[in-house]
Amino acid sequence: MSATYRLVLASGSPRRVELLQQAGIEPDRLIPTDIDETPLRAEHPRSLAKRLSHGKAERAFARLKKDNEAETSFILGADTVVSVGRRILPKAETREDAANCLRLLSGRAHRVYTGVCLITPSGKVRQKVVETRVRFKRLSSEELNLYLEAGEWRGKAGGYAIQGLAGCFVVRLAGSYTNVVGLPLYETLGLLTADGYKVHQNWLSPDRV
Ligand SMILES: Cc1cn([C@H]2C[C@H](O)[C@@H](COP(=O)(O)OP(=O)(O)OP(=O)(O)O)O2)c(=O)[nH]c1=O
Repeated sequence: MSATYRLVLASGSPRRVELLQQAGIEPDRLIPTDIDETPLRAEHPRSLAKRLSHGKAERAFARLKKDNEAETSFILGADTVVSVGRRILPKAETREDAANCLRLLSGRAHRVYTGVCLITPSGKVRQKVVETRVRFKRLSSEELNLYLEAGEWRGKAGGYAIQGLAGCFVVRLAGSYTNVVGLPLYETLGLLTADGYKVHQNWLSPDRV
């Protein structure tokens, strides 16, 4: 079935592309979106991740409709939100943002939610929000300053990237690791498979890992 269907990722995130590639899936098209990611008043982080992943997929769907490609595409949108309690941490754009996030995360547990939204070729919307709990060690001021200097926090929810140096801060993780990086593979493949996309078609290609 999926031979005639395309997979469109409503994202500009290289991490999400790499995660799909890790699962043997090469997106046919990337449509980065620029939706407003500001949380609503008192919005729960889980609801925010759900709303934004839907918004990203919808935006890409509208674009594909214009190009007459919506009926041949599976569209995936995702959004990752980091929270401490109900407090939603920003996507760090400045060193100060990142410093504030990391001071909050130091020595504590936090939650990472990724919302995944799939729009099928027939226009059905399927959604999931996956939660991972992560505990960081207490960060010394030297560690914090070096991490900030290294710059890996830029554009990352909560001001860190677990797939990089911040992997050294993780004392405990409960749940999906790929969810923290930006796309929970088990659940995403579950959504795709349930709707008939053949996710395993490239697993035997000779140049894997
Ligand atoms: C917590 C964490 C987040 N991140 C990244 C994943 C996301 O790219 C980013 C969260 O921002 P998002 O708004 O989810 O995604 P994005 O703006 O980067 O990409 P797009 O909207 O185009 O899909 O933070 C990591 O790479 N590693 C981590 O450990």
